[in-house]
Parts: sequence; structure tokens; C-alpha cells
Amino acid sequence: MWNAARFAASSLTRSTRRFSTAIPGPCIVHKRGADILHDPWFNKDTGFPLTERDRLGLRGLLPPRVISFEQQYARFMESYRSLEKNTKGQPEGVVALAKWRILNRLHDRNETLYYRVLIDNIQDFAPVIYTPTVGLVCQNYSGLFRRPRGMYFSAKDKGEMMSMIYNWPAHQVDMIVLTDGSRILGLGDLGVQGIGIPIGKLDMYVAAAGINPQRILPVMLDVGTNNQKLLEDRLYLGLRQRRLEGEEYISIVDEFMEAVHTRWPKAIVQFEDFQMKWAFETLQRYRKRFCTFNDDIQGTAGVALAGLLGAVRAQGRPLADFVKQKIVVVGAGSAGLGVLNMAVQAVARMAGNGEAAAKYHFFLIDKDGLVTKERKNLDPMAAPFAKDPGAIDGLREGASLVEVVKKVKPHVLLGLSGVGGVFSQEVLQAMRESDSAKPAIFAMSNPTMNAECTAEDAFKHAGENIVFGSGSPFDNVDLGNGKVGYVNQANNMYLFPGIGLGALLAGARIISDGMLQAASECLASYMTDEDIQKGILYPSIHSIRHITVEVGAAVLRAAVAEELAEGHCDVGPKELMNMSKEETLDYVTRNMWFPVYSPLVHEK
Ligand SMILES: NC(=O)C1=CN([C@@H]2O[C@H](COP(=O)(O)OP(=O)(O)OC[C@H]3O[C@@H](n4cnc5c(N)ncnc54)[C@H](O)[C@@H]3O)[C@@H](O)[C@H]2O)C=CC1
Ligand SMILES: CC(=O)C(=O)O
Ligand SMILES: [Mg+2]
Repeated sequence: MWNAARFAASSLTRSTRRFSTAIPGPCIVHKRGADILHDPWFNKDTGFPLTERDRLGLRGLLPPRVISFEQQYARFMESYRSLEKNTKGQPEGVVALAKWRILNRLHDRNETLYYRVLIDNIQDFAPVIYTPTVGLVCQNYSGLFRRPRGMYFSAKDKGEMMSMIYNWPAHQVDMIVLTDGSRILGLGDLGVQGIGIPIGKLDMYVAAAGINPQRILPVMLDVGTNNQKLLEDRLYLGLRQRRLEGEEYISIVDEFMEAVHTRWPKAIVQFEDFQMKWAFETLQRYRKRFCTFNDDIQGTAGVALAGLLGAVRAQGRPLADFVKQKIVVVGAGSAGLGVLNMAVQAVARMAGNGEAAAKYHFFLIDKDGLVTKERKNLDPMAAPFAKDPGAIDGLREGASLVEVVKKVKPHVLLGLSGVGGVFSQEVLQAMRESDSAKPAIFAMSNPTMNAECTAEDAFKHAGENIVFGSGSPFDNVDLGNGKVGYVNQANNMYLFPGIGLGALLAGARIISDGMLQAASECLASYMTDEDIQKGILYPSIHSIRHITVEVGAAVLRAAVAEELAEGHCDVGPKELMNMSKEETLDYVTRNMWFPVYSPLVHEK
């Protein structure tokens, strides 16, 4: 459980770290002069002290006055706030992109300042650099493109990747987020434009997990696109060909994985926003060979399971009652099936019975309605959750969502369909008849317009006693008379940074189910009963760095327990094994990067 006193004393608290006067260790640079000013990793803009300007050949390349980090920070925030003021009343998309642009310009220029404002203002800025705005950015990527970020490996690079990987300027890479752009949030196939997602996810890695931004790498595998509009767009920046399939496709991913792990054997690869068939296929193919995980399948599952357990607690029932919860999952894709698989494992663990029995209370719905054994071309991944038709309340193959909700009266309705508004008024009203005194509704699809329902509609139609979560942020709902309908952001951002951080600091060989379970359990036990009673299932995004330390430590300890930890830098597996829980938390905290200007030392 989160220990506020310990964290207050740690070196990461805002009060101690914010504009601390302690002198940070030096940073070696291999360039001088204007090259440094044009490198966002090292650039300090007007913040270079005069002695450093002399040492690095910067004298005369900057206006004479030295501006402190605090002043630069305040000036940026002032510009941001005046942009907010000046764009009031303009269309939402215009404002969102204007905010993204101002942050992106800073990102391109000065990463230290960028990550500091991001960390300190995460609640305001996460919706800009992550969901929902990142979706809009991907949709408009060709027009917004100014400077490259990350690496692009295309179908035309076959046979070249092993040498291409050495074009990346950093000597060490710890964390890679990889996409092929085939299912970007709920927006479908966006081809090369999907690069915005790895960039946004890695920004969260830096902000939440303190991964050093010089050691992250966003990657786009461009194997073509089946998005006709993009293929016809003359400004489209990706390959203008249809997606590779079958052997041709997998050979590209294989080559990339070999290349990456040849140069950086310990790099962790997070697969993100792959269409379902390749999401599952690549996970099975690589998870025993490399340190890798699929965020949409596994990260989402862990966050959802923590939310489902929270929903049981919110009803004032013991956790063991999870096995009796009736859960309707809408969306039988990588995310929905990932959630069901993890929930079944949890039920089987709790009830001590086989997985088959555990599935009894779970209902799966896809675009063709209730999935039963009568389904033609039943997807093998969905097959374990297919119901016997008619066995439950006479529900037939393909029964509609509203029919299922009316008949089943579920405790939980969880959407991962990518379809905005699919939790219609009728569906939400049917949730009033739920067998739970505090039914839970999770509209987890992203971005906002793809959410299965809005927070306001959920409280309005399903009743004020519900517990609500959404993938993209919504404001809390004013229920009148001083009552608040709390909105939880049920998003994998609460886990993927800690999974990556824990695996990295353990030097884990692979990312096991046990490590993922530890992450989910850590999140599930983070909230106090008092918060849970109010319907608050996840920590505020303000505390994302705190929860990530806890999750990272839990993942690390699970890796150690399973003998998967090979150590990190000069900390060997034996030392990791001998660390107490507190020492592990301290080790994780100490290894998180925090943005401060370090003295730059030039070395040829
Ligand atoms: N909140 C979070 O942390 C996460 C949210 N997501 C969101 O989940 C959504 C789905 O992602 P994936 O599973 O990867 O996509 P997917 O494309 O693999 O699966 C979508 C599923 O929804 C079903 N579906 C489509 N229309 C439907 C309808 N009208 N009614 C019921 N089901 C319908 C499809 O048949 C398919 O089974 C996306 O919007 C994504 O943004 C995904 C991962 C994490
Ligand atoms: C959050 C996320 O990973 C998704 O919507 O795909
Ligand atoms: Mg995703």
C-alpha cells in the first residue's frame, strides 16, 4: 500500500525536487557549439550559464542574459495559459491541436524543460500528449509533420534493418514502443500516421516511470495501409501500398526484433495498437524469447482487473465475491479478450476451480451480438468465452447488447469495442436493473468520441449509484446537492510504465504472467476503502509517478521470485533477491530519471 510518509522523504517529492539547489551530476556531450543548441537532449536555450557557454563554444550564439530554469518554466506556463485564454470558444479540435503544437515545439527544442512541465502538470497535459488529442494528431499527422521523432522501418527496408538500427544516435536504448499503425485507438488503420501513439506512450514512460528520454525509442513498422483514404492522399507520408500479410508481414517483424536485440539485448519492446490477429500472434511468437509485452492485451487487462476488483469492494463485498460477478464485455478484440483471459485466471485462482467454471459468469459481445458456440467462423481466441446458446435465460446467438443486459442484469458492463455511444440510453437504463447495488460501467474505448458512453449519460441513465470508468478523461459529474459522480480513467497508462520500469530494473529475461498479475494486484490494492466507497477505483493521475514506483517494485519482485531477474547495470540478481520490499521501492525510486539541467562536459 502507498506510504505517503516514505515518499515525502524520498528524493522524488515535488517539494524537494522542484527547482532543487542540489548540484546534479555532469552529463557528457560529444558535440559543441550550435550542434548542442539544436539537440533537444542537451539544449538549455537561454539557460546555459556563462561558464558553460565558454566551455562549449556557445558564447555569442545566445542572447547575453542567462535565464534560470524556474524563469523558463514560468514563461512557458504563461504562454500556455494565455493560449488557453485566447482560444476559448474555438472548436475543441482546434484548441486541442494548438495545445499539442506548443508542447510539441518545446519537446523538439528542449526536452529537460518539456518533461519537467509534463511531470508537474500531468493532469492538464496528459490529455494533450496522450489520449484523446494524440488520436487527432495521428489523424492529421501528414499535415502536422515538421521533424522526425523515433525510427521508421518499412517493408522496403527488408534486409537492411540490422544496419539501420545503428542509425539511431543513442548508445543505449531501454524502452521501445512499436506499432504498425493498424488499429490506432478506436480510429482504425492509420498507417504510418500511427507513430504518434508510440511517441505519446513513451512520453508517459518518461513522465510516470522516469525512463531516461535519451534511452527511449518510438518505432513505426510501416508495412503499408489498407486505409483507402490515406492511400489516395498525396500528402500521406507512408508506403502507398496495401498491408503486407502472412509470411511477408511476420518476416518484417522478425527482422526488426532481431535487429533491435542485436544492438540492445536488454531493450524492452512494448507492442502497441496492432490489429488483433497480429497482436496475439506476435505476443505468442516473442514473449518467451524477448523481454516484450502487448499493452493492449496485457496492460489493459491488468488495469481492467484492478477496476473489476475495485467494483466488488465498492459494493461493500469481500474480494472473494469477484467469482460471483456477472460481467458483460462488449468488444471481442485484443483488449476485450485480454481482459477476459486475465479475469478468468483471477476467478480460477480465487475459487480454486478450473477455468471452464470460471467463465460461467462472463458474457462476450462483438459487432454481431452475443458470442455463442453457434457462431459461424468463431474466432479461436473468443471460442473459450462462447456461451451455449439458450443456456442462459434463453439468450440466443447474436443477441443484442440491450437484450443481454436486460436478461443477465450484470454487475459490470465493460466496453472495449471502439464504438462511440454503443452504450445507448436503453442499455444504460437497463443497467438500473443490475443485480448489483453499485453497478460498474466501464466505457474504455479511446479516444473520447469512441467511448461507449459519456460519463454524464452513464450517471443520468444508469443512476447515481454507479461506479464509472472511461479510457479517455471525462470531468466528474455534478449530481446536484453537493454529490459528485466520480470518473475513473480506466486506462492502461496506470500499468504499462510500471511494467516496463520493473522489468528494466530487474533485467528481466521475459515478462511473465506472474509479473503482470503482480502489477494488477498492486494497482487493485492501492486505493483506500474510503476512496473506493466513493467510487474512486484508481489513483488520480497526479499520483501516476507514485503508483508507477509501486507497480515497478511489484513487477521487479515478481521477476525475482520467478528467477527471471538477471540484474541491471551494477546491481546483480543476488542483490535484487536480498532487497527488502522497502529497499526495492527505494532502488526503483533512485533509478528514475528526473528533469534537471545537468552541467554539460564536452568529450571528443
Ligand atoms: N482504456 C484502455 O486502456 C484501452 C482501450 N482500448 C480501446 O479498446 C478499443 C478496442 O481495441 P481492440 O480490442 O484492440 O480492437 P479490436 O479491433 O481488436 O476489437 C474491437 C472489437 O469490438 C467489436 N465491435 C465492433 N463494433 C461493435 C459493436 N457495435 N458492438 C459490440 N462490439 C463491437 C468487434 O467485433 C471487435 O471484437 C479501442 O477503442 C481502443 O482504444 C484498447 C486498449 C486499452
Ligand atoms: C489506451 C490504449 O492503449 C488504446 O486505446 O489503444
Ligand atoms: Mg493501445
